[in-house]
Amino acid sequence: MAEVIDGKAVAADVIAKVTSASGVLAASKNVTPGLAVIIVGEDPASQVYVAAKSRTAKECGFNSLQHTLPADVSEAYLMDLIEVLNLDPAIHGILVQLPLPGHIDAGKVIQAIAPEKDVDGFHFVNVGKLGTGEVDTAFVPCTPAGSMLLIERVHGKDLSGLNAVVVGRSNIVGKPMANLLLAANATVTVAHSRTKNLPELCRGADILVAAVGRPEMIRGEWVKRGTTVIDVGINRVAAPEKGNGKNRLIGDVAYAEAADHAGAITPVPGGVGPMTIALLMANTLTSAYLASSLPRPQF
Ligand SMILES: NC(=O)C1=CN([C@@H]2O[C@H](COP(=O)(O)OP(=O)(O)OC[C@H]3O[C@@H](n4cnc5c(N)ncnc54)[C@H](OP(=O)(O)O)[C@@H]3O)[C@@H](O)[C@H]2O)C=CC1
Ligand SMILES: Nc1nc(=O)c2c([nH]1)NC[C@@H]1CN(c3ccc(C(=O)N[C@@H](CCC(=O)O)C(=O)O)cc3)C=[N+]21
Repeated sequence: MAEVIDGKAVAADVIAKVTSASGVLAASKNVTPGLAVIIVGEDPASQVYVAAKSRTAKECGFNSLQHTLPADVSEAYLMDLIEVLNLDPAIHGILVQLPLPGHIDAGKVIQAIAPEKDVDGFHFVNVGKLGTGEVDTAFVPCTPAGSMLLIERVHGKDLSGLNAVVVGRSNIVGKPMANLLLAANATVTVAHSRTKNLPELCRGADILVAAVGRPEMIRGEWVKRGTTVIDVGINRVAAPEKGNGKNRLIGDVAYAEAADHAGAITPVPGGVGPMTIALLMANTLTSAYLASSLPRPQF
């Protein structure tokens, strides 16, 4: 049976380090990290994440500001708000919760965020730095960065000689994940909806990252013995056994089957999800350190 990678515990370690470094910043520079989260509309799942982000930010000793805008807010209003936050020295991190409603150009909004406050790591400047291997000066997207810390717990920082397969090629998970694995010397394959023979491809992986958004798509037989499985998927499915109208979260990996084969595996919930929030705090702290002319903290 696989070792279960406890994302909640690793996230708690990161949050403890962030909290202590945030105390140092307050004592030495009288600066409190400020995180602004913008949420448009009332999607219940987004509300849960955003609430968790605010709660954790407060736990870290940050100022957490939430801007909740109506679903029909104009793109121009959102752009103006970002400009105000870009210019506000008390704000070190700006996060616009995705997805945005269809009438708003999400790409345009993301590129309006000042790169040095782009704690999601979605701005072209940060994407470009990651893509060219300038990982040490970039903001790296929180979910892949958190997944890397979990992989590091199993394999260490150097993945030389290991085959990594990433299933999914989105800009927020799959592509940055592939770049981070490559930067750590893994041999990386990125699979997607047009990939042929996906089960066979996955069986070649020493590290298998699933970021697809399809509940339990990756089966036990796709997992070689001893593989490290990182399940990024968060799928809300009906759970009538818990009562009428109740939901539960499942990943993109058929957990019980895969755990039979894997060497180590992340659960859902309690795996990558908590790491995403922890790395958002780490990125916000980093931004506040850099704004205060202090060296970048390491996690
Ligand atoms: N734990 C966390 O903190 C986070 C979790 N998530 C979760 O991760 C998952 C992925 O998110 P995200 O990257 O945003 O999703 P996207 O929908 O943007 O991307 C999904 C990717 O999966 C690929 N794909 C879809 N169907 C198949 C298939 N049958 N076979 C192979 N590949 C397929 C798509 O391929 P193609 O490009 O060809 O269409 C695409 O590249 C979701 O469950 C999401 O909820 C996301 C962010 C954070
Ligand atoms: N600009 C932007 N940045 C994001 O980082 C971003 C986003 N938009 N939009 C949505 C996705 C999704 N996401 C998650 C964060 C935490 C959990 C998380 O904490 N999950 C818990 C469970 C939470 C629950 O019970 O619902 C867990 O897996 O254990 C999940 C998913 C961040 N995202």
